[in-house]
Amino acid sequence: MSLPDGVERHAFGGTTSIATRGHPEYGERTDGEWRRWDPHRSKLGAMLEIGMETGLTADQKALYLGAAAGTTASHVADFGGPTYAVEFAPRPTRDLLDVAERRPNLFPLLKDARKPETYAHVVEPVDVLVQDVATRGQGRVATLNRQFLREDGYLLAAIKARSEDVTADPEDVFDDVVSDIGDAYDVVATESLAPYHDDHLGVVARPRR
Ligand SMILES: C[S@@+](CC[C@H](N)C(=O)[O-])C[C@H]1O[C@@H](n2cnc3c(N)ncnc32)[C@H](O)[C@@H]1O
Repeated sequence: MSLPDGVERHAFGGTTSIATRGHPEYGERTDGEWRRWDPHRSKLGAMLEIGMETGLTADQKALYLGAAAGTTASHVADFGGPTYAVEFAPRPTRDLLDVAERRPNLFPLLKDARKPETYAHVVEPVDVLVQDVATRGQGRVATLNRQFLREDGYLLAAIKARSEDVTADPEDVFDDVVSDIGDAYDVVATESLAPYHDDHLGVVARPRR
């Protein structure tokens, strides 16, 4: 597995895990300046932990969709460059503001990821688009936000089957969502995020030229 500079495997007591350096935010284990990037709490962490090639780099600009209280966005900002974090629910955004207070490169946006026109004036072209919105229409959210991604960038999406249809077979849901993503991207890898997250699919895709 190739990890970006600033993300390392680190021992926390009996557990070896990926980790970044920064202020702890969600009760994760720490060792000196290192904080565990808990793959059980973070789908992007799970994608890294299971060895998906993400294209993440230390100098990247990132747009993060579905930031919630900033659990994963905090790690992305720990090792990366400017990180725009979109979240539409006010309650988690309040916590996200505290996380951003400690990270000058993390920019919270209280916005709806289905309405990219409402933040297009703020967000510069990015190298990586991370998506974890857990809402219906996850493929469409990815295609709507393709406009922010540089030609050589990466989409890293965590697809939650139950957010599309609680009764459908997750594999059928994944096929549909990946097909929707394929409208604007070339999908290069998909992996189940089990055992860290049941019924979630990790997707790596490149914008279609
Ligand atoms: C599974 S949680 C994200 C967890 C987060 N990515 C992390 O790892 O820390 C999904 C989040 O997406 C947000 N969300 C869902 N639909 C959204 C939308 N259309 N625009 C912005 N945020 C959305 C939800 O409010 C929720 O906070």
